[in-house]
Amino acid sequence: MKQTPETIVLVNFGCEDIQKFARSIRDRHIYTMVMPYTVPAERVMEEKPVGLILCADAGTPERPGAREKFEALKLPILDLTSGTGTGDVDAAVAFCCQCGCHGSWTMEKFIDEAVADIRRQVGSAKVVLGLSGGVDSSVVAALIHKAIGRQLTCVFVNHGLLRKNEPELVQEIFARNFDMNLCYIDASDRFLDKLKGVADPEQKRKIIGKEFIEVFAEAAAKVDAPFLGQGTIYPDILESIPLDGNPNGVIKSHHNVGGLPKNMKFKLVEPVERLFKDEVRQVGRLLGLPSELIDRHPFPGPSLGVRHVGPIERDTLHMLREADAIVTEELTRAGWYHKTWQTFAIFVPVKTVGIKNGQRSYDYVIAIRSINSVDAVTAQVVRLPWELLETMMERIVREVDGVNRVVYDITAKPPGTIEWE
Ligand SMILES: Nc1ncnc2c1ncn2[C@@H]1O[C@H](COP(=O)(O)OP(=O)(O)OP(=O)(O)O)[C@@H](O)[C@H]1O
Repeated sequence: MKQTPETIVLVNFGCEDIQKFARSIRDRHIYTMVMPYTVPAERVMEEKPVGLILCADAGTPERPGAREKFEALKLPILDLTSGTGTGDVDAAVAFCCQCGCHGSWTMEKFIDEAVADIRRQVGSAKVVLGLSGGVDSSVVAALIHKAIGRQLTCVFVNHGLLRKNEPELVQEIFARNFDMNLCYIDASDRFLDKLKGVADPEQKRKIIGKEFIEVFAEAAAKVDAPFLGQGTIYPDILESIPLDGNPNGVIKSHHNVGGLPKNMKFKLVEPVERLFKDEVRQVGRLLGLPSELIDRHPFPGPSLGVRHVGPIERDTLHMLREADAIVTEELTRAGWYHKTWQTFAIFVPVKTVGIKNGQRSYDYVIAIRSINSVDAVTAQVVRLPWELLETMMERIVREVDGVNRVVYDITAKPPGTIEWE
């Protein structure tokens, strides 16, 4: 059983910012969970809460009969259903203190408890984990490693769509910081051969996903582990529960993060499933993961595959990888990396006429996209300094063979999406 500190359950009667609200209370070291108003009372009590906060935005329609079951629990209740605003955090914290919360929820304590839980769950068995080099799986790797050391094997698959120097970077960071079994599989040829000539974005994603499962399953079979580590985080779970949907789904149902098929018969180890993203980052920092891994921009699973429009060829993929590296390098040099949510290059399979080295050229286009967002649901275009964009453009056309034109994507989300595919 998970050991958690005093828990406050936020019951969602229709509050759009409930995750943010829960997060703000957690910032005061009080552990909160979010459940929809449809949750069965027994499910609430499983978490042994010391108090309930009922949340709703102003103007949310009444849910007749919905609150009685919470009142019947005889727990202290703070009613914010006439409108839960971020300004209510202080009131909520005062209420939590009255309920006996000591403000003892810290990431240090979380780590101690998670380590104990993993040891209890896994015993002397082996665990296999897909390591992508992204924040979530890296932090989970560090956490499981702290708990069970060499019983953990991480499998890092190079699908040929990784960023420049990524395979070296990930392996080097893990070798430097942890005495870990890390199995690196270079399957790039396998992926790129299958992707040859495929232009349809959905088809590309499917091929990458299917191939990933096969490569991962082959590697995992060699380890002979009954447990699979996954980087599921709390928003993954919360977002999979519709407010008026099946209440039994609370906590227990969530998407199969890596898209690994159920028939793989693994038992799951998901030590950060109750943490928000920035808490996951804090845990990573405390476990010694460097900022170059922890504070990275979000990166899609199919990686450069969804930033290369049209059929992926090795030479055009190389152009994208080089251009992407230049964009990141210049962004970092100018001090803008941490001021944007995501900034990246896209390969556009259109040839235009230009002049390169005094000669007529007929080469491809690279687009640059830079956006800010709080939740990836909507996004605003970042007005990067013109000089910075010019530096990126000059380097790309000079250093990347096959590219003679750079454009800046000024489309917000909506109507655009963050990625092009
Ligand atoms: N190249 C890879 N090699 C091994 N495992 C991978 C790879 N890419 C993805 N995975 C696994 O699949 C999971 C889901 O991938 P996805 O790209 O959706 O990342 P995520 O949930 O944002 O997590 P992360 O931050 O770790 O990338 C990852 O957490 C990881 O366990």
